[in-house]
Amino acid sequence: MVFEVKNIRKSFGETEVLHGISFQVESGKALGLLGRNGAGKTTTIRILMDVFRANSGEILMDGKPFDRSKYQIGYLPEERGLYPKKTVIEQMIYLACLRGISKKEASDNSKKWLKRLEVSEYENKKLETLSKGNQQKVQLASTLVCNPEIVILDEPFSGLDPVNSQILKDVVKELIQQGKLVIFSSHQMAYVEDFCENIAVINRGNIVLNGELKEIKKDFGKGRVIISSENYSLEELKQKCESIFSQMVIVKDIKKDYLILELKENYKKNNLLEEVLKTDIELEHFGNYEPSLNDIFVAKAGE
Ligand SMILES: Nc1ncnc2c1ncn2[C@@H]1O[C@H](COP(=O)(O)OP(=O)(O)OP(=O)(O)O)[C@@H](O)[C@H]1O
Repeated sequence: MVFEVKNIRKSFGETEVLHGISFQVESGKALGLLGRNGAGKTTTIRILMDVFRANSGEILMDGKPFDRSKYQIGYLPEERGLYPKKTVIEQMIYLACLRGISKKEASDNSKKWLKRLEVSEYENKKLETLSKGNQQKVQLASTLVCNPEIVILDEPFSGLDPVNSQILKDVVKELIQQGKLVIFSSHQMAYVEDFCENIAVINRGNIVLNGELKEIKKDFGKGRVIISSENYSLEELKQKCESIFSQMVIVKDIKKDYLILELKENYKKNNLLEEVLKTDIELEHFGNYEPSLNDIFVAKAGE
């Protein structure tokens, strides 16, 4: 399945908040939908879920208008919405039945997911008596109880401790391996790097970056090298680079363990290395700069 969002625009009153959002997601792959607070992620997801309509644009599945009634969609909204006074199992079965699953299957699936997420012991407890993290796991189990082909997760890791985050990480990886189409919105870049082959970054209602994460990283790191030395601090090394190699490079950033240098036009990594080796700098690190998603995000969305 190929799911396509094409040129979506959305206004609230006079104010347009989405100015033509486009991206694509395939089965068996996850798309990381990223953006700063207020960028437009939740609004985009709500349009996909038909919570409200876009003013213009198209949503397509395999090239045809997307008919939500034909697909099981598991949506974990940012604002959680379960029934505090009902028991865990009662509401899971109820929600699954609402989505067209038989009572028997709903019960079996609920038990399966509660077990997988290690919250079986709370099956017959009222939701309000569970801790925040365990409520979050029940919400996730409820999202998956209908065997969805499309899974949309908005900040699924919020409130989870590291052990529970690992359980959830494994579950999301399994969903992707099983060929589900996953849209994953999060501010936690490490998770996005872990799961998502593709990303779409929204900034103030516009897509500012979209494509394969591997390619985006390669492109962003192009022409940049990292360097650190055994015998100079990073600050001293920065000054050296700016005085000795200023024709070849610009110092772009000082990280915790190394400097990031940008090579000027016509210079290659090896040219720089030759010059460095002529000095008294004893190299510790020297190599291609591999940017983290965090670095890319800050550069693209952090103006
Ligand atoms: N129902 C609404 N009425 C008016 N404005 C809205 C409504 N919903 C969202 N907005 C506005 O649309 C813009 C995008 O909001 P949205 O919730 O989609 O951002 P987000 O990227 O999900 O942010 P966050 O990461 O903080 O959850 C914001 O300026 C917000 O104030």
